[in-house]
Amino acid sequence: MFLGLDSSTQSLSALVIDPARGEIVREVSVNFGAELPAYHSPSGFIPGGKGGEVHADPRMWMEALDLVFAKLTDGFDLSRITAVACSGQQHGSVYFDATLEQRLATLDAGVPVVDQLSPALTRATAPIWMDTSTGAECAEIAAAAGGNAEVCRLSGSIAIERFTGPQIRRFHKLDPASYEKTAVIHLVSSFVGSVLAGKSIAIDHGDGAGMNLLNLQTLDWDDALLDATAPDLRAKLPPAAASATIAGPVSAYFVEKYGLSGNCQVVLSTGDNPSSLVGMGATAPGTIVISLGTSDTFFAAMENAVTDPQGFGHVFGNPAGGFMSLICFRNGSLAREALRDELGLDWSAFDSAGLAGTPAGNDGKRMLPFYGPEITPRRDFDGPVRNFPADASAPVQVRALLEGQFLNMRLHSLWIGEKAELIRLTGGASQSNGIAQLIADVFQAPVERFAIANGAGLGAALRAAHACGHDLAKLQADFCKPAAGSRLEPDASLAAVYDEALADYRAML
Ligand SMILES: Nc1ncnc2c1ncn2[C@@H]1O[C@H](COP(=O)(O)OP(=O)(O)O)[C@@H](O)[C@H]1O
Ligand SMILES: O=C(CO)[C@@H](O)[C@H](O)COP(=O)(O)O
Repeated sequence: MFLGLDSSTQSLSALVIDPARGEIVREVSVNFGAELPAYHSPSGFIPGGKGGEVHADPRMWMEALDLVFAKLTDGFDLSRITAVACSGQQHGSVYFDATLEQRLATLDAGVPVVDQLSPALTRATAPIWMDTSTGAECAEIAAAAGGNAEVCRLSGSIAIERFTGPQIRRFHKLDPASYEKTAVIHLVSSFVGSVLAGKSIAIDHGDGAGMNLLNLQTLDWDDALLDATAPDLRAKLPPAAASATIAGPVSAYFVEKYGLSGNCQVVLSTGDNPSSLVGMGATAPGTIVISLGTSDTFFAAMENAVTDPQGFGHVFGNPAGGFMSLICFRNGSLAREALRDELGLDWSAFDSAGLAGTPAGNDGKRMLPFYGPEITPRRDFDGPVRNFPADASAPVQVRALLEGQFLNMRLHSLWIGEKAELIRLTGGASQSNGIAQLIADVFQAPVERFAIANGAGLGAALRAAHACGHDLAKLQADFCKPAAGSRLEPDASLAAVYDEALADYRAML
C-alpha cells in the first residue's frame, strides 16, 4: 500500500491506496481552522496581514502532521505502507537554523514534532501563496536579472509576488540578521517530506519551478536568479531533483509512534497542483485540470514549454517528466464562500438558487468576481464590480459571481492557444453539480469528476507507488477513473451566449 499526504491551504489530508485491488482504502483529513483553533487561522492562514502580507504559522502544519497520523492509525495497520509521498500548497516557505538537521535526525517519538522543530524556526511565520506584499522585490529581481522577459525565459514565469524567491528577498531585506541565521529554506511540500524522512530532502522540479529560482533548462538553481534574490542563497536551499526520487527510509519517529515499517520509503514531495496532474490522470497532454481548492487553478501537461508573454501563466515541472502550464486565481473558494455567507445560503442553496434559478448569461448582468487582491489579472480589487445593482436578488448575484469566475479563467487561459477538449475537475468546490455544468458550458468542453475531490492526495499516493516500480499508466488507468455518470456534456446552444459574455467581461476588466 502507498500513502499520499497533501498539506494544502486549509487542511492536511492523507490517503492510502492498494494498487493490487485498485482501491483507495483509507482517507482522513485535519482541517486547520476547525481542528487547530489555537492558531486563529480559520481558513488556514493568519487573517489581517498588512500591505498584502499573508502568512501561516508553520507550527500549525507540524501539529497537523501528528494529528493526521493519529487519525490514520486508528484501526489501520500502517506497517503495510511501502512508501509515502507528500504534496503541499505551492510557493509557501519555511525557514530554519543550522540545528534543523540534527533535530530531524533525532526526533524523539515521546515528544510532539512541533515541540522539537519549532525552536529551529528563524522566521516565526511562513509566507504563503496568497501573499501579494513583494511587488518591490519582484521589480528588483527583474531589474537585477536583466528584465522580466529574461526571468521568464530562465524560470518559466516573470517575477511573481507569491513565488518563493521574491518572498525570500523580502525576508532578507526586513530581517537580515534572521536571514543570516537561516541555514535551510524549505517549501511547504519539501518541509513535510523532510519531517517524514528525518532529514532535509531535495525540492522537486514541480514545486521548485514555483520559486523564480529554478532554471528550466538545467533543472538546477540558476546563479543569475539566486544572485538577484538574496546573498548566499544556494547554500540555504536543498538541491533540486526529479520528483520520482526516493529520499530514503521514513524517520524512526513515525516507526515507533505510528507503526510504519522501518523499510517504508519517503519519495520527494511536489506541489499540490503538479500532484493533482498525476492524481487526475492528466500527465500526458490533452486533458485540462481545473482545481477548485482554496485557489482556483487551470493546468495541463505541455507538449512544449510555452511561456505566457503577459505573465499570468507559469511553467512548472510535470512530476511524470516534461512540463505543465498553470494559471492561478486567488479569488476562488473564499470568494464563493464570501457571497454564500453574505446571502445566508448553504452550498446546496447556492447551487440551486444561483444556477438553477437564472438563465445562462444572466441577462447581461456581469460581475468582476474579486473580493480582494487578485493574481490573474494582478490587481488589488476592493470588492466585486457589478454592472447591476448590488442589492439584486440572490440568484442573480450567485450566477454573476460564478460566470465571472469562469469567464475570467477562460479569458486568461487563451494564451495556451488550444481549445479545451476534456476538463477534469478536482478540489472542494468540484462537488458542486451546478459549478461543474457551468464550466462545461463556459468552456464548451465535457467535464469529468472522480469519486473523491482530493486529486492532490491521490497524486501523492500514485507517485509513491510509481517511484517504487509500479507502472504510472497502469496506476492511472486503475485509479483515475471518472465516477459513474459523472461526465457532463456542454450545452452547445449556449456557445454564443458565453462568447458574448466573454466579450462583455473583457470590456469590463
Ligand atoms: N459543495 C461545495 N460547493 C462549493 N464549494 C465547496 C463545496 N464543498 C466545499 N467547497 C469549498 O472547498 C474549499 C476547500 O477545498 P479544498 O480542495 O479542500 O481546499 P485546499 O486544498 O486549498 O485546502 C472550501 O473553501 C469550500 O468553500
Ligand atoms: O499558488 C498556487 C499555485 O500557483 C495555489 O494553487 C497554491 O498551490 C494553493 O493551492 P490550494 O490550497 O488552493 O489547492
